[in-house]
Amino acid sequence: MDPNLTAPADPFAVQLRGVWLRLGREVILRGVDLDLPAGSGVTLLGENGAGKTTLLRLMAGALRPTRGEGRLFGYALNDARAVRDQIHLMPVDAALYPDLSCQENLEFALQMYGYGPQRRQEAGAALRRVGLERAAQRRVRYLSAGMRKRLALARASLLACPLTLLDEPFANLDAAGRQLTLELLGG
Ligand SMILES: Nc1ncnc2c1ncn2[C@@H]1O[C@H](COP(=O)(O)OP(=O)(O)OP(=O)(O)O)[C@@H](O)[C@H]1O
Repeated sequence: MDPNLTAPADPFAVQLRGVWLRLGREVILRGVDLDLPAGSGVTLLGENGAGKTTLLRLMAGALRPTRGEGRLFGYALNDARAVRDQIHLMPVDAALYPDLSCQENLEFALQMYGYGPQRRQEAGAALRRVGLERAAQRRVRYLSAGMRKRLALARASLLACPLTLLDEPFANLDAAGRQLTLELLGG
């Protein structure tokens, strides 16, 4: 382990050192160094195909660096349990279950993060916050793209993980939805 990386429980949400990533024949990330202080909000900008989604997936533990190393709140990035406990990644397609209702999607997410039935009652309030109370029992497959994004935001705010990664958080949202995103996730 690189001694320049600080010890567990340090104030950095993410630290990357010399991270390279190859996917197939293509090298997508070339020597990325990154320090993201805990509690900060950071926007990643870059042209199409630059590697933003890939970098988010790497930080969420879904991809392993080909070379280099990273830490998440001081834990090694390849510590699957730490990553699971600390991170929520909202991917660009929202990753919802189409045959579950809005309410069921939120309850299931809470269950997956180990919350008991008491916490699950908060799903209704979260749906109200994003304007989906009337669609609570509707299956996700019948929602519009913007409604899906709102549901994914409700899930992210409900889980309130130490690190929330949002891929294209404003896509498909109207002006009120974009404002809501900033309010819910502290942008
Ligand atoms: N599973 C994969 N296998 C091979 N190459 C991939 C894979 N996923 C992404 N890539 C390639 O990695 C590069 C970066 O893709 P990525 O989705 O990270 O870009 P991005 O910055 O998020 O782009 P956009 O702004 O268009 O969403 C692209 O050249 C893409 O073709």
